[in-house]
Amino acid sequence: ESSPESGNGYTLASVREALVKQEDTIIYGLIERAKFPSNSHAYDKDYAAIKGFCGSLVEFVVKNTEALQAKAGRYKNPEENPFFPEYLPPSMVPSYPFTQILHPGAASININKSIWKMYFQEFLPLLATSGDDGNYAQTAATDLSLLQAISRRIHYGKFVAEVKFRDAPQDYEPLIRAKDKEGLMKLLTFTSVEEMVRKRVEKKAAVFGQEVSLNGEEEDNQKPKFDPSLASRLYQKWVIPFTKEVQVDYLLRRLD
Ligand SMILES: O=C(O)C(=O)C[C@]1(C(=O)O)C=C[C@@H](O)C=C1
Repeated sequence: ESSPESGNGYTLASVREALVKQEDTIIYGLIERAKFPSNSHAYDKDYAAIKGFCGSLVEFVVKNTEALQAKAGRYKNPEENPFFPEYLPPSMVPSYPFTQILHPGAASININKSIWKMYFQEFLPLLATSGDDGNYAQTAATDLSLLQAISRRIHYGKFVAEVKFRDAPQDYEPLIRAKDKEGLMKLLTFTSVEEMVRKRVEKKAAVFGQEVSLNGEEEDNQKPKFDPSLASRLYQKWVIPFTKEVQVDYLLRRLD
């Protein structure tokens, strides 16, 4: 039951359930980041001028936070992928026997550089209203927890792909041997599931982002905490495509 070769209870339904729960974390993250204005100084290398550190304040916060979390064992969990793997100290805590269901090739898949670029260059300008309130460290902390949630969701594609492979190795193996990326992409795609995900995410964003008051009349006039359509846009344009990219990358290594 618990050998690395067995399914360890992972099924397509259970990995999809995990993805649904992670939607909540991403939406809470959006709400938290949207509380701050753009605070562009946090992303400006020249503004930060931190002694002995070359980079923006957000890079400073992320690198140092990841280093601390690495020491505390965060990246021992195969669901976690750091943004700056080259700066990480080893874990200092006793190791936990995480269920190993992934092929060892999974460890070399990390698309956080693309996620980072997408987040700061394309997504954040849509989410944050322009302005500066000086809360750069707090803003960077919300960026990091949102980035971690998005990254965890996208890299969970490794687990999704593993389950799909185990369910139908006869369908996947010829495509993997032929390195047929397009064929793999087609085989792992479920358009109706994607549509459901996008709709649910937008609905959750509308519900979680609602202002709550005790006077029923006021609620209708309250502005939401962020535009719910942004959540489904994030998923449609980036989260789902990146999750699929991870699945293809994983499958290509699956028979090594
Ligand atoms: O649920 C799946 O089968 C997944 O692979 C996840 C996901 C997604 O990212 O939400 C990606 C590809 C599928 O087309 C449907 C949904």
